[in-house]
Amino acid sequence: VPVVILIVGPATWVEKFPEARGTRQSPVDIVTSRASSGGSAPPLVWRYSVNHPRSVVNPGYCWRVDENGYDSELRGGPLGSDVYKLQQWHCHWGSVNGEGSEHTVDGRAFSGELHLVHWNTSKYNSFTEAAGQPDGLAVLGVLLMVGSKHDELDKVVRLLPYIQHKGDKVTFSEPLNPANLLPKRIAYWTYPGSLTTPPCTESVTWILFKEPVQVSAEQVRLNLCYYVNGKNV
Ligand SMILES: NS(=O)(=O)c1ccc(NC(=O)NCCO)cc1
Ligand SMILES: [Zn+2]
Repeated sequence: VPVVILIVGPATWVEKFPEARGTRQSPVDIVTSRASSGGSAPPLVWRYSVNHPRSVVNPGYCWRVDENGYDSELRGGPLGSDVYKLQQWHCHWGSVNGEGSEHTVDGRAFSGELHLVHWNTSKYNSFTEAAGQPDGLAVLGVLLMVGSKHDELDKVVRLLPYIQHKGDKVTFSEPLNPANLLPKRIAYWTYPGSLTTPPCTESVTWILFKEPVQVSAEQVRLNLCYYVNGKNV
């Protein structure tokens, strides 16, 4: 019986998205022994607005929270003198607990990974424009591990039952501070990379925090039952 191998994953992305063949593709495995210790980079500084309506969207993979253009700032660290603004944040989960993160650290995967996507407002006029530039985007990556319940993240997780199908969107105005999604210790690895999904554009300065953040097993399960490997189930 002829075996038909349907390749729909990253291996086929290069056909449609030539960027995926590039030299600064993400995600990567962080080999901690090869990371150079932080030079004299200035501190990374962020400020987010808390009391504004946000919408949780089901884009067909994972879930995404749109900041709807409200004000925010990310600057310093590897970002030079440019100021970046939070556009959206989203989560990547795996189908098997402990294998959901995109980045790995010394070959180890985590249960999930949160991405806070910012764009360079000092140089560009829109997210879409910035998304095509080598210094256009900065993404804060937060590794998620199973542990205690994450109260801030729960403000989104509890809404997932209402966006079970691709394109579903629910708006909420409960105050939420994206800064509360970040770990206590803000040590990070940084490298020039790309979007981790098509079009895989090489426009991302990655800033991956070293300290994982804990989410409860129930929160992972809720995410998994809605997004197994990015597919709603
Ligand atoms: N996972 S990731 O690298 O943070 C990422 C962020 C945004 C996108 N795409 C995106 O925002 N597209 C909207 C229009 O450009 C894809 C991947
Ligand atoms: Zn992502």
